Amino acid sequence: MSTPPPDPASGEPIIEVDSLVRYFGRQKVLDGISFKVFAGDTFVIMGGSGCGKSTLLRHLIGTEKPTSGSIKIFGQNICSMHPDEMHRLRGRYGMLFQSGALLQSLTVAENVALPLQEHTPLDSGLIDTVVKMKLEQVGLTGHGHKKPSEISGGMKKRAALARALALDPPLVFSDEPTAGLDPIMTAVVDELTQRLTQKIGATVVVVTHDMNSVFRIGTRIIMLGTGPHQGRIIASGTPEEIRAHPDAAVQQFINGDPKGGGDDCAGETLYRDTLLGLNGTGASTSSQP
Ligand SMILES: Nc1ncnc2c1ncn2[C@@H]1O[C@H](COP(=O)(O)OP(=O)(O)OP(=O)(O)O)[C@@H](O)[C@H]1O
Repeated sequence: MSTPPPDPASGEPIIEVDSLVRYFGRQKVLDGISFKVFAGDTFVIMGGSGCGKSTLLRHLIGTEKPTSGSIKIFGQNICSMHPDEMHRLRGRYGMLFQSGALLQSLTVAENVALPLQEHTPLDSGLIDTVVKMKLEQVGLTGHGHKKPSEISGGMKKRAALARALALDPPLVFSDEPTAGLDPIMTAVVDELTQRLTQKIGATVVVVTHDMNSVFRIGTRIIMLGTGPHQGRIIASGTPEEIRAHPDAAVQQFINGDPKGGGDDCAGETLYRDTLLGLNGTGASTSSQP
């Protein structure tokens, strides 16, 4: 069900990474990484534990600086950017991170309202309206008044998604968006992310080691190596190219999941469609497995 990747010839890259190297002390964690992400891509960064995925993502969002190499986002080199300029640029990112996604002291609705308060001149009435709309899109109507501690893991991920997409950002970064979720909720969050980012025409960069997610959502994929290939791209291409990749390490990684493929059974499909509001019952169902 993967979407055809955008045609790279159709425009300038949204992200351009060139010869990126990062040392932590004497450890070379990223070793000459180069790639381009084009508008409309869902660009997946995958690889084994410790290969440098999260480190690479932190460089892309500008919270860490490389030892050498360059990163251009929307044509601007973020490695030499002034912090104020970087802050402005971040207003154009949606960020969906596995840890600390929601502020525990705020309600779900207040969390979703945060980027709107920070980056728009909207008054509180309009913000409330946008927040309601965003919560409805992720199937959380009626849950806005709850604290994050009062909702399930899957609902938290959906609330974080609503917050990441509150400003309809053209670029979304996502670190392990489905970590800790069961396969059904993983499919729900993947599909919601796909549906909502496609609706606003966003380009997505996602770090994941969930193989079902990789092939469900990815339009282009890179895999980082470990051991002697630490922090280097050992495979890159479309989902089809990655599936057929001749490197044994790539095949071992993509086939290593003992749970196997991601086909839905009828019950799972029904449950997922209810959450997605695709079965005509609206998107407000919130029951969790
Ligand atoms: N701030 C840091 N200081 C020192 N070493 C670091 C730092 N951040 C990451 N590392 C090291 O860099 C390597 C890559 O870490 P990173 O978290 O990027 O890997 P990952 O691929 O995201 O792993 P996982 O899938 O387990 O989350 C690891 O050896 C880690 O210990």
